Amino acid sequence: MRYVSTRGDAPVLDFEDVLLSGLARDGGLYVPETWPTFSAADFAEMAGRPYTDVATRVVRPFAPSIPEDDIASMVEAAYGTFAHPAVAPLAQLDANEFLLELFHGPTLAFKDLAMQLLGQLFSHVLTKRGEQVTIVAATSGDTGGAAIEAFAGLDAVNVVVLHPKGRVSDVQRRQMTTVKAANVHNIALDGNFDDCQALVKAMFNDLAFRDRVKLAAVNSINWSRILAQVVYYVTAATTLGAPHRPVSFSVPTGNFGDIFAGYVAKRMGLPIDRLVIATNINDILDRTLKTGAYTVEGVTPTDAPSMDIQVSSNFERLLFEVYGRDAARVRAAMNGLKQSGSFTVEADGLAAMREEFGSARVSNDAMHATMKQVHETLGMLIDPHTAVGLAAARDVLVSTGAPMVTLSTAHPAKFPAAVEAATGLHPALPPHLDDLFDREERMTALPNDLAAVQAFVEEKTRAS
Ligand SMILES: Cc1ncc(COP(=O)(O)O)c(C=O)c1O
Ligand SMILES: N[C@@H](CCOP(=O)(O)O)C(=O)O
Repeated sequence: MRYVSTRGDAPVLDFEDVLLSGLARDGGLYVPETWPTFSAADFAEMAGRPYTDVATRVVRPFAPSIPEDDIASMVEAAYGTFAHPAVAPLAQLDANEFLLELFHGPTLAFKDLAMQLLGQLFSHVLTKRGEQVTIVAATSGDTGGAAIEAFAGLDAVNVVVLHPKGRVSDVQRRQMTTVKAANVHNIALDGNFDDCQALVKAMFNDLAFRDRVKLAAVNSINWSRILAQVVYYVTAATTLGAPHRPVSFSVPTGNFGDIFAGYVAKRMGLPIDRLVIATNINDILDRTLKTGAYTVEGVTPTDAPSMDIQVSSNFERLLFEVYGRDAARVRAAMNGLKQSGSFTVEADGLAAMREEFGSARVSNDAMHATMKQVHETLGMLIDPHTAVGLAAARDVLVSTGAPMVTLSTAHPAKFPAAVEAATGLHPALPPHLDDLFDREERMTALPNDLAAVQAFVEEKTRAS
């Protein structure tokens, strides 16, 4: 299995190099040269199997250089610490309405499902090669905590996380800034998530810097993040009757990584009916699907802060697919984005997207009303991001009769203020985070300035 860049002008790599390289050297994103597929019989075999077995089967064709036994051990180590034995259990809300609970990992968000495995994969490959890397990650709240949890204390890795100052919840910030490991460094950036992500990409595009600090990524620009997220689409769909009946998913969306993993699962043969892009009022993806115009507007802070994103990285991977893998068309779109903050998805691409995806924009009021309704009718607390997904699922009525699974991407206790405002209840943190608010914080405030951030990263890299 080899990997190619969406912009067509970077070296073709194998899995292990893709794992360590993050953004392609031409600024594009890596995708597999072809999509491996599973047959209906394969999916039938996976139904009801432990999460770890399914993960091993899904990862294997994408990483042929890693022996199956090693993948299996890494998968066991990655998911062994999850608080629920099913790892990603389903909760039924109504006859055809389900939540896929992706918050049973150590940092209480879906990012743990991928990041715990990435921690294992990085360790495996870096140990084999005797190499070290510097991970620089941008976060709107959850990726950073999950990355720090997965990589803290690893000798071969330095981790620098940029979060937008004042724009993540107190729980999210403390999950990052109270970790004492010497290889963990937090930057509170004077800007929004898009600024943090733009700085990370600029560091990758500065090839001399990138090589000097041995830059690596664990945001969803890294292909292996997407790969690990494919697994729960398979476990959920096969639990609900796939391959014998199709299933739909509604996905609270920001950087388009999670929902792109659903698209990959479908390309691998999983019978997915509709994929619903659920956005909050930072609705660039909903607008794009409706109008074809991908136009970046300002980011507005909401009570679902992890989705306060406008420049949605993985949309580039989808463009590559719907344009028939024509890298020149992707390059033209991305140049438009860089020069004018906008591009238009051409008619054939838009039609192909609409074949697979529905979308909805969920207001702050609708998000709160959904948290309240779920609590009142089912006695359940859901987090604001999950509420966006659920409201969108209900908005994009799918008449095919396929079960609709909303991805429940975070634990309500990560966003206590919003949950309490909607339901009157203060969600408690689980015991391992009981003393989170007593721990000492450590972070460095920096301006939105590439040179300042690069200097910080170099200093931390030299010191390690
Ligand atoms: C809780 C939560 N829900 C949804 C999302 C959106 O996921 P994606 O960026 O993969 O679209 C994020 C962040 O990415 C998140 O942290
Ligand atoms: N919502 C994310 C933003 C980064 O997304 P990623 O999937 O590209 O890592 C976060 O919580 O940090």
